[in-house]
Amino acid sequence: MNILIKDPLILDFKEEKFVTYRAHIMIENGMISDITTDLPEELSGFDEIIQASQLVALPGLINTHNHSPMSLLRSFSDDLRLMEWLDKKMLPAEENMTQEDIYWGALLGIAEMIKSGTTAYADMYIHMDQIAQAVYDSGIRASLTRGLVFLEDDGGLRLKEGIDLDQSWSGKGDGRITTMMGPHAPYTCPPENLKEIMEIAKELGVPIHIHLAETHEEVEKINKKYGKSPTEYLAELGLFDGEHHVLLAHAVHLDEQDITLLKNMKGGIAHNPYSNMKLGCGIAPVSKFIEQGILVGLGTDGAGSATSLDLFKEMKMASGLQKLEHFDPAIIDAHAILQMATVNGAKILGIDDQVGSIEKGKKADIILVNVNQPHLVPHHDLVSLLVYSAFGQDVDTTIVNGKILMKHRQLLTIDEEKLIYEAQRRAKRIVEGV
Ligand SMILES: CSC[C@H]1O[C@@H](n2cnc3c(O)ncnc32)[C@H](O)[C@@H]1O
Ligand SMILES: [Zn+2]
Repeated sequence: MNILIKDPLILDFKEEKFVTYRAHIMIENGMISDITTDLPEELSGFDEIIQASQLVALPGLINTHNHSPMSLLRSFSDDLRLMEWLDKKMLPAEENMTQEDIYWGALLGIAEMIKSGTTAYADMYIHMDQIAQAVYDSGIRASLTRGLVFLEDDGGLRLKEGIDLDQSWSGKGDGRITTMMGPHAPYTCPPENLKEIMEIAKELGVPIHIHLAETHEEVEKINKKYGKSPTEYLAELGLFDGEHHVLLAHAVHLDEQDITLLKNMKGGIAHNPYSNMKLGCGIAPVSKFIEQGILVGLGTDGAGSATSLDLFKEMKMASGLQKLEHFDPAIIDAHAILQMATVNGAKILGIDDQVGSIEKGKKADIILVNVNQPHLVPHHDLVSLLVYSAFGQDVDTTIVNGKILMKHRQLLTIDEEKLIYEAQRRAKRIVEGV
């Protein structure tokens, strides 16, 4: 499919800053084939021409941490502490989910992400074949992880599922699907299991996706059990030696010494500001990470805690939390925040050779935002406008791998009416009795 995005204002990350310029974007076979101010005389070679002079084109946003089927648990259980919320509400509800529920829950999350400008995301959950199928069907890009909890012996079954996920799905969907290995968290993974997973991840050549230091309770628990912080626990196993590509979700409770341990890590941190606020977890030391050269991307976490999967919302929360924490509005600027939601996310997912910026030769993962609306006028500074004033609903068109997944706010690969019907009826059954 050949697409011409005609005359958008392009906002792209070049040489450590976002720059704005007007040009036409040409897409051929999934890739950006040219970015030019000279329109070819013959336009009949394009299957689709998007008139974009009133739109801003930017790299698709990248959600570095999600549990997509938890969209079925949105608004089911609020205002609880993380462990109570997880143990008494989320886990019992997850026990009630069938494989079909997982498919529809993932599709619900994916539909919301596409509609709010996310083109790639990282997912950690169970029944990953169903999620992979939803990713495949919808056209979104994803890095998929079977979450691994070792609180009881399952004879290696879950671990095998994690490996099988890679063997069955890596590279599928024209390369849109990649995988990671997913030890859930320090408090659910003893050292011997973590070591085995690290070896397997190395053999498979895939990153490791793990929750870290989300709550005070976790820090206390690990300290009591191992006499060290959760970060030290993982560091001593060699996770941050630069040999393993690692995606750390949350990283809220790290002191100066812990932060130093991450300095040589490969990969980065998925910062989930609204989930951390909503569950009362704390404020991640994001500006300190950045100061130390540690890569930070943005995630939502599942909609069960995040309430929505809108990365425009997360950009505002990430910015606001740092400004508040440091009593300093200059501690982090809009450029750094947009960088987190785009190019940093691509690096953390290990797909920055393909996506994360609008460049000739890269995969066409592009969103078009309608900035001609009262709340987005005037246009003094487009980066500020997108980070501080825009929301997911302002995304007009979403393109992934050169395929249009949403056009003028209409989903093209997902039947939205059927999705809402399925999600409503399944969600109701899942939470019954929990
Ligand atoms: C075993 S699959 C992943 C597992 O993680 C649970 N989960 C969802 N949100 C969080 C969170 O904020 N911290 C820790 N674990 C979380 C989810 O319910 C799945 O069971
Ligand atoms: Zn999570």
